[in-house]
Amino acid sequence: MALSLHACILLLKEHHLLKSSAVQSDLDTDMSGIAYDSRKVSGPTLFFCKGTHFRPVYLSMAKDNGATTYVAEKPYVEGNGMNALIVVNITKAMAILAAAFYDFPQDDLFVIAFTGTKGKTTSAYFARGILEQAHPKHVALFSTIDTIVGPNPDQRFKSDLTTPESVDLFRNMRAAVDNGMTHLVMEVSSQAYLRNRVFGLTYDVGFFLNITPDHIGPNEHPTFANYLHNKLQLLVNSRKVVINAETEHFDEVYAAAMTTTYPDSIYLFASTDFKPKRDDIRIDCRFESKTLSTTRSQFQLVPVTDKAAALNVSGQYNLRLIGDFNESNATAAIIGAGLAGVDGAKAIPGIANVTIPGRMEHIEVPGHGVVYVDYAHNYGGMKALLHFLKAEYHDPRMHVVVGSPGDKGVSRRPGFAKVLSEYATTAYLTTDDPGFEDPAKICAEIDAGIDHDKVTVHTVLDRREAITAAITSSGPDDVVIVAAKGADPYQKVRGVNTPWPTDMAVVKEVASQLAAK
Ligand SMILES: CC(=O)N[C@H]1[C@@H](OP(=O)(O)OP(=O)(O)OC[C@H]2O[C@@H](n3ccc(=O)[nH]c3=O)[C@H](O)[C@@H]2O)O[C@H](CO)[C@@H](O)[C@@H]1O[C@H](C)C(=O)N[C@@H](C)C(=O)N[C@H](CCC(=O)O)C(=O)O
Ligand SMILES: Nc1ncnc2c1ncn2[C@@H]1O[C@H](COP(=O)(O)OP(=O)(O)OP(=O)(O)O)[C@@H](O)[C@H]1O
Repeated sequence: MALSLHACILLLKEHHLLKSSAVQSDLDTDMSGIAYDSRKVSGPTLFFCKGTHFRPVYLSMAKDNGATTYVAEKPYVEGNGMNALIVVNITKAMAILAAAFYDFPQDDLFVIAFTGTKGKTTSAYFARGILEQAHPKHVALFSTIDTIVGPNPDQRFKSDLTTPESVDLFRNMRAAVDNGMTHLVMEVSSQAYLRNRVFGLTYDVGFFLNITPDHIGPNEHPTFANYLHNKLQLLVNSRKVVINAETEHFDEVYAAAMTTTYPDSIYLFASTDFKPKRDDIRIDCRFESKTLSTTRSQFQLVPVTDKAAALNVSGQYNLRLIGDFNESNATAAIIGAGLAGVDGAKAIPGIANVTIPGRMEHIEVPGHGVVYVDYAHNYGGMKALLHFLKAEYHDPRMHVVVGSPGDKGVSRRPGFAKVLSEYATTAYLTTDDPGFEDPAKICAEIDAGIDHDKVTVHTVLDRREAITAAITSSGPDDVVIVAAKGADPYQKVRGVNTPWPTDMAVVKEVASQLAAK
């Protein structure tokens, strides 16, 4: 891969991003590398000076490692002798140049993108499960958990971010294309739009699943309005759009889709008993729960409009991943697969066995009830989870082990307090990715909002001890919920990913200790 200095200048001008340039070399000079991290520069590279913690010394390091051109929002003396491209917006410039450097790999992929406060990962795994049934070993995945760029085990790795920085995103897309992938299912976070990681990218199908307040705080979105605004960007960057008609803020979501998408390319879905608040919209696809239990979920997908019927995805679907909310996630994924040309005959077996690490994993602990490990990590997700378990286990005593991360998502703390007060018998407040904050202080903030007349609260900072205490003191008909961390194999503490065996591994250890007694 390579990009010439001349091409960079033309692209930046075309997008009205170039403020000025200082050219030191021949315009036809090619750059064979692209990087925003000086530690990853090797040879003639296009280097981006970006980030809250960017330091000019990184540019010196990049230059020492061979970078020939830098892109920045202002000139740096450390870049003297290099070509300088000074731009209006560094992250937009990075996305535009990264797509060109990797030769627009999105043009060779059918790209399905999910946004929503909850259900992105789940819907993405469901969609990939179906597409893989139709196109085995040809479906890439960019999710919060895994990144899959090819069919071989070494082409699958853990993700750092839900949606990576543009340079990484387009590099992964290029790898996917070169590895023979024809489809890509990806999650798009609101941060991705806020930080222009997907600037200029158009999806074949874009999904809006739902929105509830989350990711609002100093390092994320300043306000809910900003969070919503960024999420809506996915709709105006998709050729076809699928919307959960039951989402909060439907009017704004639908209006965003209608701004740029022809109505025939907008699909709305909802459960059978949902009644839209307005007369001018028609639901295209309904789903009706048939069997919903703690072991299986079966639902019927019913196309209502002609355009939905044309997708050929009507039928009865089984899920291993339980939870009523997962029927909604599955419906989205099935419509997406239909829009990619896959019919129900492939979708039914494709989705049936999908499981996701850290989502609704559960085991029975004899004498101590059932223990769930789930990634529910804000008010909306936790409410959906506890509501489902309360109904399925007939109003059991529920003991919840939960913590809230440091440095981000501060709105989760009062959210947890509220949902625990609504559903929990006992809360074990504990450590979950405290970052640079004191976990005791985070727990105290959650505790402050809990109604102590309804919930018994224990603060047990050691997560292993918290899980052990919750399971040990739980009765045979109780439910223990170890929430919010899913299958994370680490605790983020002061900038270090400290190994953590995963919640389910600890639950199993405790279960075997109890069995041995
Ligand atoms: C707030 C945010 O999104 N920050 C991301 C962003 O940071 P940044 O641009 O400010 O960069 P920085 O960390 O200040 O570092 C400065 C720059 O110096 C460079 N550097 C650094 C050291 C060095 O020796 N040489 C060098 O060149 C770095 O590569 C970087 O480009 O770019 C970094 C990569 O360069 C990301 O790791 C970082 O994500 C942080 C860790 C993060 O936690 N982000 C979260 C909020 C996030 O994006 N989450 C969403 C999911 C939200 C949801 O669930 O909806 C996601 O998509 O994952
Ligand atoms: N449609 C939904 N509505 C409400 N809650 C949901 C829904 N789907 C999943 N959840 C809950 O949210 C948790 C996280 O689900 P998932 O990982 O699919 O969401 P996500 O959007 O990828 O989350 P994040 O962006 O925070 O990583 C699940 O473990 C479940 O408890």
